[in-house]
Amino acid sequence: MDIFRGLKDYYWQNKGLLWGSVAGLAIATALGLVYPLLLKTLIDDMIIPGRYEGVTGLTLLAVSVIVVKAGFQYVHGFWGGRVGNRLAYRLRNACYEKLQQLSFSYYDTARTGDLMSRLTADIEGIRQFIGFGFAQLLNTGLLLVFGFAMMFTIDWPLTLMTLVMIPVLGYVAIRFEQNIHPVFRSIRAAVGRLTVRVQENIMGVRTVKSFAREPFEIKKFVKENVDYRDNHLSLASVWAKYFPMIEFIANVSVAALLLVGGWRVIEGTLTLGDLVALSGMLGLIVAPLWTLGFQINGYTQSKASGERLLELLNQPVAVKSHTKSLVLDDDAVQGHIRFEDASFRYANRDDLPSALLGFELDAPAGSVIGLLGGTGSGKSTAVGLLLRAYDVGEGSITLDGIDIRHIELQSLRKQIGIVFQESFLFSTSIKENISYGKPNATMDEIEEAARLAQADGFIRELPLGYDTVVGERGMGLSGGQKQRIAIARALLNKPKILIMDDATSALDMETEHEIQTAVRQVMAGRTVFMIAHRISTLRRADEIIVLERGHTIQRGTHDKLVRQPGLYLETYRIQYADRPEDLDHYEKNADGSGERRVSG
Ligand SMILES: Nc1ncnc2c1ncn2[C@@H]1O[C@H](COP(=O)(O)OP(=O)(O)OP(=O)(O)O)[C@@H](O)[C@H]1O
Repeated sequence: MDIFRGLKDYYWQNKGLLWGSVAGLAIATALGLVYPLLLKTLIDDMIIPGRYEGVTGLTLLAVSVIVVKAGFQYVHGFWGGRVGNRLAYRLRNACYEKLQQLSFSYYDTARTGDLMSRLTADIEGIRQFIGFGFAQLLNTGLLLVFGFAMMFTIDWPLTLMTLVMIPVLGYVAIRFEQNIHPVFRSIRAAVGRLTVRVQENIMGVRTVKSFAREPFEIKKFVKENVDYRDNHLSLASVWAKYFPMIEFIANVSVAALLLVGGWRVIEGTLTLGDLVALSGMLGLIVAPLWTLGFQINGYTQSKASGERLLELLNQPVAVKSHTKSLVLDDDAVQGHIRFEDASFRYANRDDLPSALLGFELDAPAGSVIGLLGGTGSGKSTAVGLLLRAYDVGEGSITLDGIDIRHIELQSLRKQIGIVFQESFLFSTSIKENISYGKPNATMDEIEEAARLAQADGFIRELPLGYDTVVGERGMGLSGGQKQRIAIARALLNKPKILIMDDATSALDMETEHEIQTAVRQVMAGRTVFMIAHRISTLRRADEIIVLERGHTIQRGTHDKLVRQPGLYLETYRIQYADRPEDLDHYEKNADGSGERRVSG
């Protein structure tokens, strides 16, 4: 019940409709119990004494009962449907909002397919139960009370005899619930895993095909599918065991009633009408008891689903704004960044040493900071900390002297433009992709940003230009084209701080050089963090920091670093030592003849 209490906020505001729907069903069921009484009157008061004049009135009464009953059934269906759908709507919104709030760390381990199944199948389970299943379960309880009360008024000894079976039925139903709940829990988890497989396979289809790993992927899928099938087989076994048992017990009481009741009619201590009414009522009570299995089924399914939804909804948010966080005045922000002895270790990687250790940096507004280092050396971690993707473990980071943990998260991130290593584009038009961070941007602003990112040219060559839909639903773009759109997206806002995390790696040097010139122009007086593996990208930075396994091993300008032994000089030698003139080549002459990696 804790689970439904946990979800109360999502359905309790419609409690009127909920109880209305329950009452509608209860009244409809109670009216159903009138039929056996009408039958009793027909037999005992009309057929046996031969007084047929009341039959028409009785028939009219039966028809009226049918009409009123249908009306109440409609109330139950209509209101129940409303409660269920409103609940599902609210839950979907709440889950989606929660997904927006959750920090980067949550997504480090979350699986897309699993989350998708929570937002679809699990919500559907809850919708069905709260909308209908709950009323039906309650109705079964009410039917037992009403039905047996009415039976008591007809003949209490016979009623008592049939009642003996009820505790047995209750016991079996509880055992059934206990057995079926874990099965449903593992079915829900198996659905999640199956969805993850399919989703990952579709996302990674190019990798799968290029490595010819289709058979392996099929094997992986089949494994999950076997698991899913086996779970369903266990479910079928539980059903197979309990359903006949429930039906048997329920029918034992009907048989006992017919035996003892029939004997008493022959004896003359019970009227035929009473026996017909009693067996009719017992039939009405037994029918929903038979479906008790289905109802418990719905209850346990939705309990398992509710557990998974609450797990998501109650997930703590690692990085969030505090109540007294400062909202920055956009115009007043300078962009002076300081890292003071900043260290960080990924929570999900206890096995690894800190990803960043004692990181120190003073980047005055207007400076360009370069970060160089081998893969996994901590470059992306450093800029991720600035974005508050994660909060520093030790030390601090300040923006214009204010600890960024005291700044409202949205307000901080608004100051930062970032181009990630992998450029993600939404499946919408190029125009909307570029203006993602500034939805009210004018077409002129969008085109200007695209020009600065060297993207305007190729966009215009596309059949629909800026209206071309890209991403999953649209055109495929090359890695370099995607990067340029991502750069345009970051530049459009003219952020106070720009982070380019290996953002030009897929571009040829000529295009990269042009983008760099544009970035310098747009970002004059603003702060730029440039992560790159190419010396040519970093050499004009005011300070270059060389990282190795989270430690800063060198720092200084290009001119200083090429004069001292170390990783920077080694990288420089590998890339340019035999042709140092190439470094200046693109500065002077952008028509390109040195190193060219034409992939954009
Ligand atoms: N989300 C994450 N969860 C756990 N560990 C992570 C995560 N991101 C990075 N790491 C680990 O932290 C360390 C630093 O990674 P980081 O991404 O900062 O390196 P990098 O210098 O940017 O590398 P690259 O040049 O390959 O992008 C690595 O050991 C990496 O495995």
